[in-house]
Amino acid sequence: MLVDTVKKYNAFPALSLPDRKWPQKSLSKPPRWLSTDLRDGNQALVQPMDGDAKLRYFQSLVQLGYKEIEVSYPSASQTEFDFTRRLITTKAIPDDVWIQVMAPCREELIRPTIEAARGAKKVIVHIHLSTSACFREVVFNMTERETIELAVRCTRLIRDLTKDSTDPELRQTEWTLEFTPENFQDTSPEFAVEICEAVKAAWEPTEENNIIFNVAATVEVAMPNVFADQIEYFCDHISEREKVCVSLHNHNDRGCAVAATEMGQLAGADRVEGCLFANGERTGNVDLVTLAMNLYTQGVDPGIDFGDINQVVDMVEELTKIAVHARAPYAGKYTFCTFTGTHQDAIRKGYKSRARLEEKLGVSAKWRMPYLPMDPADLGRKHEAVIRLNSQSGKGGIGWFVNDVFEIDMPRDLEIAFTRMVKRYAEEKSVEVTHDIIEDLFRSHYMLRCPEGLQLLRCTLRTGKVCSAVSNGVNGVNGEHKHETKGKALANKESRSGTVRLQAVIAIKGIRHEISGSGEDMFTSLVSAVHRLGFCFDVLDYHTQWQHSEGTEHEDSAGTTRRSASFVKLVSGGKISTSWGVGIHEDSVLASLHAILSAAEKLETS
Ligand SMILES: CC(=O)SCCNC(=O)CCNC(=O)[C@H](O)C(C)(C)COP(=O)(O)OP(=O)(O)OC[C@H]1O[C@@H](n2cnc3c(N)ncnc32)[C@H](O)[C@@H]1OP(=O)(O)O
Ligand SMILES: CC(C)C(=O)C(=O)O
Repeated sequence: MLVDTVKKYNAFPALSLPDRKWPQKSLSKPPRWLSTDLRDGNQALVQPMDGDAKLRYFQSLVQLGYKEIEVSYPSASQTEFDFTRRLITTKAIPDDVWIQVMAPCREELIRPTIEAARGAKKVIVHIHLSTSACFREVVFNMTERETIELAVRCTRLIRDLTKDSTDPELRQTEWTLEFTPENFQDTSPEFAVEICEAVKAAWEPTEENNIIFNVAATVEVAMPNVFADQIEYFCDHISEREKVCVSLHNHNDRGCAVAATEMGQLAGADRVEGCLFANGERTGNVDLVTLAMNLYTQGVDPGIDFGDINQVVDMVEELTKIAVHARAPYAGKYTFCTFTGTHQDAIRKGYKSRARLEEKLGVSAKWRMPYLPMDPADLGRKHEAVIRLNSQSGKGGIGWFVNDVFEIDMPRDLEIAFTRMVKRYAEEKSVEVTHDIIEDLFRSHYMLRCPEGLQLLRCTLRTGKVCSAVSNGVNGVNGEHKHETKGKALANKESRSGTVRLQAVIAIKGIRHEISGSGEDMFTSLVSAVHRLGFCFDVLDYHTQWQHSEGTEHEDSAGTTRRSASFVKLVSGGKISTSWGVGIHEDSVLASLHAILSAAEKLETS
């Protein structure tokens, strides 16, 4: 690279516009959109699309809500011409959709372009001509005067062939003209206005049917604020503004196409041309998805529906053979996804706080979420795509996965211990940690190796004076058993009312054990019973939770499943090692028993 870059490159001469108004404005409505995927996007592909592919793409664009679609450059190839005819003859164009066909300012190419559009209901004929000094001098060797004359000649020709035609079929079409002074950004603003005035006078637009001036950044050569000044200048100086639609067509050479297009709209432009996911020449056209979603997330309906963004990505990738970047705004595979611990923690807290707020309000709340500028669900993105785990993750994300798999919220201490283990695993194996891995690690470290091997055949719980034995009538526990199943609530109540005595018959791997114990609640009575089985430990921590999930097999009268989750932290008799145990069961006694035995088993083998 050069050190003295000024020897090769000049700074772009900015326009002096001291009274500019656009910085004070904001966007409160969508522009008129034109998709040029089937023209600018298509002409930039290694293998341009065939007729069938273009038809599928066209139908998707219509479905998304586009009302103006540049369908072809009919003079470019037979495929382009035939595709345009096919759309018209098969009546594939909805009545409210304008098709746009494009040609250079060459008479022999304009004629077939209009022939291709014959019979369509609404057609925009788009001609382009280079107006920038560089292009005029290097490519065309034409003066400004000669350039204006050519543009006017072509406009008159199009007028003769379309709205002034004597051919009754051609007269039935509603025709509009679009003229692109190319590259507008690099054209003197005075000359851009002058040539557009000449074209407008030749076409004679009306307030009902505007002429479109497509003031393109064919090649992006300056900052977005410079572009906005140019657009404001053009909008202020073009006459009969009410008969003119100012259209933007930004390429992304400096990576600023979205910003330039948004600022261009602030500066007065009415219409935007671009492609889905920024396909197009060189660095691409402006990305229509980003522009639409940028409006959406400011509370402005873009009029285009990206509610199933994955399907749009699949369609575009298949037909263009270009992958949408994994970090593309709104649409990338990783766009809403975080691997990072602190981000995951914030997002998890965000979702919890949102759920609490919505429960309180009884209606959907405004979106306010750390790290997620919009709700991925609005794009049809599932929450699973939000959090992914690797060695950079933390307890927020790992707790989220455990909740996905087991529908439990781990106590903080357990979450910290499990997170350490998962991170070590991810680092040692150099892998992404999937839901399956989380399930395996969690089960093998905290749950009974063979939970089906433990059965509660009978169980009676008695409190001091009152017998509180009640059957919960839940399937899945063999044998007759009578016991209260209100978890912590019962435990608290019982601890106030005196000693709880537990008598039960359990089977471990088919071998019957009669156990009994007493304590201040169900849990402590169970602990004392397990001690009598020969296990030696102390309880350091104990938590219990009820899960409710709808529509599964073990339903209560309200149609929801109730399962109890018990978390127990034990320390070995010699106070050497500790271990967590977790039990999840429809029966709260069994859940606690699973947790205690699982932790005790781990202590014995550690
Ligand atoms: C910025 C943009 O993307 S504009 C859209 C451009 N799209 C395309 O070019 C895709 C389709 N194009 C094609 O298929 C071909 O280029 C065609 C059919 C248009 C023309 O093909 P050819 O006649 O072989 O010409 P070629 O492709 O070399 O184009 C260059 C010629 O067109 C002229 N030309 C280029 N742009 C224009 C224009 N806007 N108006 C008039 N003439 C033009 C050039 O000056 C050159 O003329 P010359 O041969 O007298 O020197
Ligand atoms: C609108 C046309 C001329 C175009 O593709 C461009 O300027 O990039």
